[in-house]
Amino acid sequence: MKIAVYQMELVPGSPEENREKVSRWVETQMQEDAPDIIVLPEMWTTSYVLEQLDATADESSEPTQSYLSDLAKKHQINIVGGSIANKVNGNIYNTSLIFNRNGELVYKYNKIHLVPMLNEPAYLTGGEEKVETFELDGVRMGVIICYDLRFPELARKLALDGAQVLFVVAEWPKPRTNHWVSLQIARAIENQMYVVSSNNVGTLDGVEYTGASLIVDPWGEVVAKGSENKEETIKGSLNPERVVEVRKNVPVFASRVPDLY
Ligand SMILES: O=C(O)CCC(=O)C(=O)O
Repeated sequence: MKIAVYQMELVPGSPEENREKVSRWVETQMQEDAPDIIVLPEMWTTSYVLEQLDATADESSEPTQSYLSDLAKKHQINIVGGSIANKVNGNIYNTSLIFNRNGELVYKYNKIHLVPMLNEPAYLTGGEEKVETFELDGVRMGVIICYDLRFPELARKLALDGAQVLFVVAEWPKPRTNHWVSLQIARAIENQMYVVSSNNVGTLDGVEYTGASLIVDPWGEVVAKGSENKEETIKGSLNPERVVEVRKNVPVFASRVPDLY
């Protein structure tokens, strides 16, 4: 299962330009070594221009939901569609959309944990639904968004529900790069699953975003890592049998005693 992660430099406040960028990037990927799954970063249509979100957010995920669905169908690829600002009944959610090769929306997730350091609760509404897994090409997976990475309970719940791959879509700032990298490796090791992340690059309102998008295997080895300052594509492949092998060698899930904690 081949993965291509778009470590994207976003055009702030311009969904149309960002959708065009993604279309061009996907065309290039298909001409090279066509991936099975592509991954986009958090809030990739608008970036973090929170004061403008009322004007730039999608309404009930449109038009980006239709755009990504058409893109998946056209290229017959699975899409982990990062996340978008998504207005529903006047509330703006940070919503991740996942599509299979037929362009069907297989999962929609609203970011649960809003970031106090970025004053997100003043502009966004946190998700109210439980996280769930989804399936792409017969493999069970999960997705979380940025700050969610700091809450190990989410990844553990998804692993217990059968996820073998965890996607983390993010706009993670540079000053906390060591947390970004270490937490992903920890999630991979403790849950014995692949962790695949897409983070953006570039600077907005004085905040530099760190890139360093990762593919970490279930043993905690970093198999691919983006640079910390430029737009690029991170590629790797996932082998679900590796998850089974690691879980057999170190049987963490069989050793749990959840009644005691
Ligand atoms: O947790 C962090 O340090 C960064 C979180 C963040 O930037 C986000 O969730 O958008």
